[in-house]
Parts: sequence; structure tokens; C-alpha cells
Amino acid sequence: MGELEMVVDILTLFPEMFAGPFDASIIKRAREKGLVEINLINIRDFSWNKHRTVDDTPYGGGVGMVMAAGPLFEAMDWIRTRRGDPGRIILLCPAGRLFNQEVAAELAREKHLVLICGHYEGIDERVAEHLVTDEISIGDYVLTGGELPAMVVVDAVCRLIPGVLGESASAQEESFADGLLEYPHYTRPREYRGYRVPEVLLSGHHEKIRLWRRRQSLLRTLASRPDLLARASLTEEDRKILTSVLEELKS
Ligand SMILES: c1cc(-c2cnc[nH]2)ccn1
Repeated sequence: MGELEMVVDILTLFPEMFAGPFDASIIKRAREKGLVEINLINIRDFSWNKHRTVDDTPYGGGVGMVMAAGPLFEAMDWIRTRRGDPGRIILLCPAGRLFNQEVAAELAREKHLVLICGHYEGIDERVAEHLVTDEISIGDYVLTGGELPAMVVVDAVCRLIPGVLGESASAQEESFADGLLEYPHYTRPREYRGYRVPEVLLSGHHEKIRLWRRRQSLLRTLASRPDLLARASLTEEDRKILTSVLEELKS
């Protein structure tokens, strides 16, 4: 068993939604290795009534229901008694800080995360004001709730935890840690329906292959995500490659 690197407590109304993504592949292996512990906590278990409701009508009137603060505060009390104060208490919501690789790396440094999956028209504001430490959005679209965003965050964060990815994958991680888009990948056969693999990849010339791949990453990033290029950590070699690419485009 590996040393426990991360505990993730997920507060949700639909724990059953998480069966699947966390019971397969890399996250499953990380849990089996004891590197990551993921606990699904049903907010309804902290309901204030025997009907297990956790929402109520909005003060000030209006349509829809609001998720009550009480059950969420009491679920946090329960988590604290079991495991002490979490490093972050994250509310998944459209108004949150946009999630990206940088945020994933920041969260991966924590030992204990709590993710709150909201529902209904909204959550009592006292949760955002007095309970959570971070609000995170996975993009500018409204979903049925915070569960899918929670799965995205857990996936992106857990894969950064030491030991979760295999040696080769984590080595690859290093090469893309500089924020460029990936170079194209090919595997057998050398030709498929007339589509051939680039000759350089068949040459066995490792230095040429490395340069070709780096050039492809820079070209792809320039073409599709110039914003990433502006933020990427480029080497002197990269700048020379980009200069030659731009010269070629001009000619
Ligand atoms: C995070 C949460 C959400 C969301 C939560 N509830 C409805 N949409 C959307 C995007 N990122």
C-alpha cells in the first residue's frame, strides 16, 4: 500500500452518480494503492427532517428551491470531527474561478479537499460566505448540478498526485508541464488506408524526432491556442523554432 497522499470528501445529493468514474482505471488504482481516499457523503443524511429534504423555498419569493445551509454546515462539522480541518472546502458553481491545470496543481498540493456539489436554483448564500474557501467553475455553461464538475476536478487533481500515474505517463506529464499542446502520436501500422506515418518518426534518429515533436507542439499551440503560447515556458531553442516557422509563413 502507498502512503495516503490525498483525502477527498464529496458532499452530494446523488452519490450514485460517482459510481463508474472513480471505480475504473487510474482513479480506481490510486484508491486501491491507498494513495487517494474518496468519500461520498450524502447531504440528505444531514437533513433536518424525517422527509430528508435539504432545500426550501426562497426568502423574497420567486420560483424554484434553494439548498439550505444547515445540512451543509452540519456535514462539515461531521467531517471536521472525523478528520480535522480540510485544506480547502470547494463549492462547484458557475460563478467560481475557472478551473485549469494551474488550479489542479494547486489543489494537488493539499492533503484534504472537500467538494460541495450544489443543486436546485442555488445554495443559501451563507454557505458561500461563511463555509467554503474556494468556488470553482469548470466552464461557462450551466449543468444540472455540481457532480460532473466534481468528477472533473478529482480526475485532474488525482492524476497529479505522486505515484498515481505510471512512470512513463508521469514522465510525459513533465514534458507537457510547460503548457504546450501535445505533438501528434502514431502507432502501427506504418500506412493505413493510404495514410502514412511521418517519415521522421520511422527514422530512429532520436534528436530529429525530438525536434520534430517539439516543433509540432509549438505549431499546434500557435495555431489553436496562442494564449497558451504566451504563458508557456519557452526555451531558446523553442524561440528559434518559432522564428523559423514564422519566416516560413511569411515566404
Ligand atoms: C461548476 C458548476 C456548475 C454548475 C453547478 N450547478 C449547475 N451548474 C457549472 C460549471 N462549473
